[in-house]
Amino acid sequence: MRRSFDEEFSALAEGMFARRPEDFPPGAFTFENFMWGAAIVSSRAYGDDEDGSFLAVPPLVDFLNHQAGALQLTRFGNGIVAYAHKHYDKGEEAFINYGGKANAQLLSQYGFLIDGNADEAVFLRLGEHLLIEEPLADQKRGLLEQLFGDGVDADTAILKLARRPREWLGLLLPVVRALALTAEDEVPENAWDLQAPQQARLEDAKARLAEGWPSGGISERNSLGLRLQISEQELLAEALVQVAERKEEALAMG
Ligand SMILES: C[S@@+](CC[C@H](N)C(=O)[O-])C[C@H]1O[C@@H](n2cnc3c(N)ncnc32)[C@H](O)[C@@H]1O
Repeated sequence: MRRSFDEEFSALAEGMFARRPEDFPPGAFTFENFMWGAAIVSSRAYGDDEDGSFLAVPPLVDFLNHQAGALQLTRFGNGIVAYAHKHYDKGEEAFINYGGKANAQLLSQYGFLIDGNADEAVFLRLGEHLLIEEPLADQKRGLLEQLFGDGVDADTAILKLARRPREWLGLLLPVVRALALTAEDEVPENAWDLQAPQQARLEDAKARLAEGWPSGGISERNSLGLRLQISEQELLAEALVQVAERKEEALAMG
């Protein structure tokens, strides 16, 4: 982050500031002041999408602190509305929600952390934590690009692993399976087919349970294990369907 601020400031200083010193006096347009401005924008500005388009620092609304469970700001036309998620007594501090951010994001953007943050997550970077290696590197890259969609570059993509497995299981498993491919005949035509073995395992667990305890040969402990496996597989299957639907929607929207 610091490096990107350094680079941005150098580009401005060598370009715009150097060309127009009468508009950008060197005494005011220092790196220190630039960093102050960047911190103000990062911690107080509100944008209406992930890219931070149409950023604004809305007066008064920027006094509101973050609390999990409060509501995020809503944009209506040219205005910004902060809705209360509960009744506030006179004098009580009102909160908004800065969005489901992990502690690393909260720390770098706002300078604070939340103990036991329900939105805590780790980020796995392709090319750093997960490597696309031979054999079949080109096929793996193609499958990953299909899984990530939206023109994401497979060599630099980032996977977010949040506390709620539903948010990532459906994508992480096929990605890891794609990276683990070793033989040409294992390469599926469609990357989403890499989820299929889960369905087979679910059917297998159900069949074994149907034959088993208490009448058949498996113990109560094994039966419990199978039940857990089934609910886990069902949860996963549900997550996979949701991810596939989202991908299809994104594709349909071009
Ligand atoms: C948009 S401003 C909120 C108003 C700010 N507290 C003020 O005094 O002007 C965001 C900043 O408030 C602080 N902040 C907001 N929510 C917080 C929280 N839950 N715990 C600690 N600091 C928080 C952080 O310093 C953050 O960068």
